Amino acid sequence: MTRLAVGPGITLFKALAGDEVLLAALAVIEACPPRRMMTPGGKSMSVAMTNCGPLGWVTDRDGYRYVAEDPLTGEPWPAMPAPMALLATEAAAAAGFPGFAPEACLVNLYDIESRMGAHQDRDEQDRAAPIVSVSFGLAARFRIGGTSRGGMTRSFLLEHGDVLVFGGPARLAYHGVDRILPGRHSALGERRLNLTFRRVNEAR
Ligand SMILES: O=C(O)CCC(=O)C(=O)O
Ligand SMILES: [Fe+2]
Repeated sequence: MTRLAVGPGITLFKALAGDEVLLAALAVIEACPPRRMMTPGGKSMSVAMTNCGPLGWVTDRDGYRYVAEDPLTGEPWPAMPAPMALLATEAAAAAGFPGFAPEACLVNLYDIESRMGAHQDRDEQDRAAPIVSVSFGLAARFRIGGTSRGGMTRSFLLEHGDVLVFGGPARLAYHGVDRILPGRHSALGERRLNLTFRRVNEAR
């Protein structure tokens, strides 16, 4: 496993996540299928999303927020599988953020055409906790900049098994996915699966 310091508060662990986590994530998308949510402005997102854990991130005409129940079914989101939570906690600790206890895992399913525009993850109260992002399947060109829009950015590939942690000075860094690299993955086909683990409420 290679650990790369991408920038202040940004650490990339190459090929850290293994099959146990992938299988757990596949069970989550089976139980609660990803769907293309609507932005507050009324556009359909190109990434299909679902969640696991006590809270899940949603967007619709009423805005972005965390909710305990899937709006499609009224049921709680699937529980966060232990191997997923453990990986997130261990990666956060290895990146300098001990005690990370994720409350939400947003599951993003990309196809070849999907992208995610530059944004900040700012719907969480707890800004001391990092964001932990795990990628499987097709590679993505990921871009991350500073805490204001339009500054210098850097881009790199997120490949199968990669775990990216951003927090501290990078907690509110603008980031997004420029594009998915074409290909075919043995388990995911022409898709990319990304898991982002978040602490929503302040832990202490
Ligand atoms: O798919 C990715 O690598 C990034 C996902 C992301 O930024 C998000 O879900 O907020
Ligand atoms: Fe994000």
